[in-house]
Amino acid sequence: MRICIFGSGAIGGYMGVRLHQGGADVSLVARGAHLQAMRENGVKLITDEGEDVVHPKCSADPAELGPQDYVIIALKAHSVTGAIPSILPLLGPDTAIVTAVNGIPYWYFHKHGGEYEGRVVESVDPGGRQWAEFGPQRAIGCVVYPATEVVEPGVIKHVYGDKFSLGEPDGSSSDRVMKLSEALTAGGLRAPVLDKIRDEIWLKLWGNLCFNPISALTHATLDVITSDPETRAVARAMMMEAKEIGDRLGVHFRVDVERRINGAGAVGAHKTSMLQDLERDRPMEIDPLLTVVQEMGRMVGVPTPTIDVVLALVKQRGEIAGCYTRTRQPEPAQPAVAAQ
Ligand SMILES: NC(=O)C1=CN([C@@H]2O[C@H](COP(=O)(O)OP(=O)(O)OC[C@H]3O[C@@H](n4cnc5c(N)ncnc54)[C@H](OP(=O)(O)O)[C@@H]3O)[C@@H](O)[C@H]2O)C=CC1
Ligand SMILES: CC(C)(CO)C(=O)C(=O)O
Repeated sequence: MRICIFGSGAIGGYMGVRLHQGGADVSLVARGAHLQAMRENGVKLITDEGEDVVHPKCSADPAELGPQDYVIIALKAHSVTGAIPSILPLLGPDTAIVTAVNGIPYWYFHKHGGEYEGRVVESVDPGGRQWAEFGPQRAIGCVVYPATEVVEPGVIKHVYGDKFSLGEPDGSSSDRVMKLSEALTAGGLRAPVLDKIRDEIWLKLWGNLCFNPISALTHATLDVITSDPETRAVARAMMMEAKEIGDRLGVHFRVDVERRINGAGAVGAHKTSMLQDLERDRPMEIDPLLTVVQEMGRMVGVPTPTIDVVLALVKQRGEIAGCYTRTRQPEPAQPAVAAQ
C-alpha cells in the first residue's frame, strides 16, 4: 500500500512518522528548510514519551513518487487549490484522496443527497477546481483531532491527541477506508471509520469557527475565551448560528453547545492555530473555517449576524497583518437601523 502525504508539516509529518512506524510504504512531500532537514536527519517526533526519528522518503517532487494508493492532503485548507498541479502526478485511476484538513472539504456535497447534491463550496474550492480536477469520487473524509507543531525544521512536537476519524462520503465501510484505518492503527493512532463523517466535521468546525477568530482578535488562549462570560457568549452565538445551518443540512450534533465549549476550555492555555499563524506572519485559515459557514448559511437561508461581524473583523485583522487575502469582494454593508 503506497501512501503519500502531501504537505508534511505539523499534522502530515506526525501522520507520516506513525504510518512509517506501522510499516506503511509512506512518502512525504514537503518543501524548503523543513524538507531539507527531514532528508538529511530524518523526521523527528517529540512526544511526552520521548523522541522518535524515522527516515521515510521525503521529496519536493511528486512526479518522482508517481501514482499512489492514497494521497493524504495535510495542507492548510487555503493552500489546496494552488497545489492541484503538484498533486495530480500522484493520482492513478484508483487513488483515494484523504482530506486531513480543518473545515468543510471540497467533496462535502458528494453523495450528500437532497437538493444540495453535487454543490461546489466556493470558499474552500474556488471555481470548483478541486472537485473538477481531483474528482469527488476519490475522497475519503478525515477529521484531525490531534494538535502538533513544527518546532524547528524536521522536528514535530506532539501536543495532544491521536485520533483521525475517517469516513466515506456515502458512509460505507469500503475496502479502501478500512485498509487506511488499519494502516493508521498499525502506527499507534486511533482511526475509527464513521458512517456519518459530516457530523464529525461539523463538530470540529463548531469550535474552529468561533475559538480561532476570537483568539486571533483577542490573543486569548482557549481557557480564557471559554471562561470569560462575554467571549463565551460570542462563541455560543456563533455556534448556535452554525447549528441552525447544520440542522438544515441534516447534521446531527452529538453534544450540546455548552459541552462543546467546556471541552475546548479543558484544553487549557492553548493558542489556536489561527492565533499561532497570525503571530508567525503565516496565512490564516479564515475562508475554510468561517467564510464557508457564512456561505452555507446563505445557501440554506439561515442568517449569520454574529458570524458576519466576527468574520469582518478577523478578515481585516488578517489583511492588516498580511496574513489574509480576500478572494471575494466584501458584501455591501446593510444599514444597522431601518431608515425612518
Ligand atoms: N497543527 C495542528 O495542531 C492542527 C492542524 N489541523 C489542520 O490540519 C491541516 C494542516 O495543518 P498543519 O499541519 O498545522 O499545517 P502546516 O503548515 O504545519 O503543514 C503544511 C505543510 O505543507 C507545506 N506545503 C504547503 N504548500 C506546499 C506545496 N505546494 N508543496 C509542498 N509542501 C507544501 C507547508 O510548507 P510551508 O511551511 O513552507 O508553507 C507545510 O510544511 C490544516 O487544515 C489545519 O487546520 C487540525 C488540527 C490541529
Ligand atoms: C485548538 C483548536 C481545537 C481550537 O479550535 C483547533 O483545532 C485549532 O487551533 O485549530
